[in-house]
Amino acid sequence: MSAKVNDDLLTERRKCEFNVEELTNYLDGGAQATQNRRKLEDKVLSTKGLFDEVPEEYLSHKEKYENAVRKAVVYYKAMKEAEDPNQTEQERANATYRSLLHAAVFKDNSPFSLHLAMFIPAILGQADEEQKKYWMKRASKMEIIGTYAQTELGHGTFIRGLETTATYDPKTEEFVLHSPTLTAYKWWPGSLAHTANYCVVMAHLYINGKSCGIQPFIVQFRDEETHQPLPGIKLGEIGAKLGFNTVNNGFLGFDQHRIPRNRMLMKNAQVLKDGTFKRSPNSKLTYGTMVYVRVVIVNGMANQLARAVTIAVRYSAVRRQSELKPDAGEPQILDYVTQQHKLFIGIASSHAFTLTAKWLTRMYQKVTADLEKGNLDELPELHAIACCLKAVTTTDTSVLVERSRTSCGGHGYMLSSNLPQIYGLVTAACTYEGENTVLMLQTARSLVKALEQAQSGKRLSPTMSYLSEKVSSRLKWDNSIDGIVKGFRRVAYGKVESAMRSMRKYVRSGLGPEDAWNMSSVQLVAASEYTSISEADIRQLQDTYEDLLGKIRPNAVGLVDAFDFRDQILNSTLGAYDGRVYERLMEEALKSPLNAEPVNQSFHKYLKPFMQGKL
Ligand SMILES: CCCCCCCCCC/C=C\CCCCCCCC(=O)SCCNC(=O)CCNC(=O)[C@H](O)C(C)(C)COP(=O)(O)OP(=O)(O)OC[C@H]1O[C@@H](n2cnc3c(N)ncnc32)[C@H](O)[C@@H]1OP(=O)(O)O
Ligand SMILES: Cc1cc2nc3c(=O)[nH]c(=O)nc-3n(C[C@H](O)[C@H](O)[C@H](O)COP(=O)(O)OP(=O)(O)OC[C@H]3O[C@@H](n4cnc5c(N)ncnc54)[C@H](O)[C@@H]3O)c2cc1C
Repeated sequence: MSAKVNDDLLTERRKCEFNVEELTNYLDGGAQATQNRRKLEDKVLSTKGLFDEVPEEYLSHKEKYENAVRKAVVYYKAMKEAEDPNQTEQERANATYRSLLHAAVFKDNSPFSLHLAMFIPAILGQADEEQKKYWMKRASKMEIIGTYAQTELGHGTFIRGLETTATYDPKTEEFVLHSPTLTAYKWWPGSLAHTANYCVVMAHLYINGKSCGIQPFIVQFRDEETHQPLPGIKLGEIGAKLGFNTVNNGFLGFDQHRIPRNRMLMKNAQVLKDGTFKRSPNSKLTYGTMVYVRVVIVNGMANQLARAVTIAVRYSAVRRQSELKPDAGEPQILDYVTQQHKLFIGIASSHAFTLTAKWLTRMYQKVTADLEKGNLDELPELHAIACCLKAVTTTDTSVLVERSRTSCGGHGYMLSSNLPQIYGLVTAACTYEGENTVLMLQTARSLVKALEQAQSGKRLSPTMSYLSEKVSSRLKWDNSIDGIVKGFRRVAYGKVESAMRSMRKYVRSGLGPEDAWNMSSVQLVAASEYTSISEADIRQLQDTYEDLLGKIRPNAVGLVDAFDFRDQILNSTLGAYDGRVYERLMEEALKSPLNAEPVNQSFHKYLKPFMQGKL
């Protein structure tokens, strides 16, 4: 018999003014997609051995990893078996697009994450047809487990500064991989330490002493039978982190390690047997995997933010605290307008990121199709947009997840709420796949170029077209959506123009272009991410805003119910559908090993002699 649902949550669900299932269907891309997703989740989550006997937080660092590998093999097999052979690729993608299925199994991400998130995309994007056929067969069947090894101990952002070398030996038709310094060691790749046995390595190619730029190589680094590191390979784990502690991030050093010529992924650039180098049509095509993952991250942020606000809004409907009016009893904390302000922006942002992710994915698919036909025209715009949206969505999601945590008081600080772990996952995305400041400066580079083109009368790409609108600075905008958008476009224009004026001022003062750029870089980042509107209009919008909060209030629980996260995926004492918060907090507390006995052995060993002055 299912447990009794909290009365306040029942009331909230009765108050909801819209059809929750309809919104769920919309988010999934239709009723059939919702059914497919639920069917997949039912199948996979009914698999034995997927969940922890002891809560992960009470395991050692090593036990956490070993337990995660145990679950990863069960999970991956269950996912494979659950695949419906009659489904189209698109239906399958839709079913997983919104599902955070892996989050029900791994609070801190899977040791297989990089195999799916980067190793496979790197092969798909960087291998020639023959290589793709061979490696995809092995990788998709998990005969091998891979990762993506680009970052080094000494370099993450500046890819052109990577020190790992790949020197071509025409006599043996091999590449010799080498880490000339400690800082050249690959450092950070997920799964690298003890899980994977292959990786795509980004290394500096040299032929006859000449630099041929950074190229991708597929490298085996562990024996497939014994899992021992191969000769000339130094491997290890980089240590405990804020989160991602079951992703097995590692380090790898090469000592004159030889690989066959056909291990350089040769879709874009090629090395012939005699050492002839055939250059890529655009050297940045090598960076294509990063563009893909930045696109995927935007959707990942939408889902993680939705999960956090679901937990916080349901808890805020159950938690009663303080006194709003004398003798009126303790209100639900969701009735405080400050609580609504903290949480409703998170609901709206998750929907905004979902729609943005869909739009960006379509743009990525179009540009990738064009690249296949040799048309690189829209690659720069895709790069700029992917950088901006990855940076903005990860920054905003980190802020809003942390705000969801702090809006739940002390219970939000409990690991059993799962809000700290969700924060650990999303805040990592501000750094990986391109640190956010660095990516915003990439976008700024495109914005400055676009404004210069606009000022010389050239046509701009659709996403930059606001820079060519001669919008009057005396524009008055109203509270309509159109008015607000016009206002934002006007201010965004002003930010880019102001940054450019600043750079020109520095150049006139005698600084070189690079120093002028650096001196203006705070404004350049603001131009890429930040749009604010002038003081007078904030007051007008504020009234509208507070009025909107009141309109959302009766529907808040319905809005998060529509995300349709089952309890196992929320994995939270505060966010379960039935709202039995206090019983769950106690149930989880009693699982602490410290509660196995009333007096801990440290009393007799340390406390008692200490208090009796015998230590
Ligand atoms: C994903 C599928 C999921 C399936 C299932 C999921 C499974 C479970 C869940 C998974 C959960 C978690 C997964 C975790 C994933 C973690 C992955 C993390 C991996 C990494 O971090 S990999 C390493 C990432 N590193 C970076 O991003 C480095 C960032 N640095 C750069 O990109 C570059 O150095 C730079 C900052 C762009 C500067 O490069 P450079 O100095 O060479 O370039 P310039 O600034 O001089 O510009 C030159 C010119 O080139 C253009 N350009 C630069 N980059 C690109 C690009 N990528 N594409 C196209 N064009 C580019 C730039 O615009 C300039 O053009 P211009 O001269 O102005 O015309
Ligand atoms: C959880 C996690 C997982 C990861 N997984 C992988 C992986 O699987 N594979 C992989 O290859 N890498 C991985 N990384 C590494 C990640 O890609 C790098 O950390 C990231 O690219 C930043 O590089 P860095 O750490 O060397 O910082 P640096 O590049 O040293 O930058 C440090 C700081 O310097 C400033 N800075 C640097 N350059 C500029 C600039 N041009 N302009 C202005 N400011 C600048 C920024 O503030 C930046 O934060 C992972 C990282 C994390 C945190």
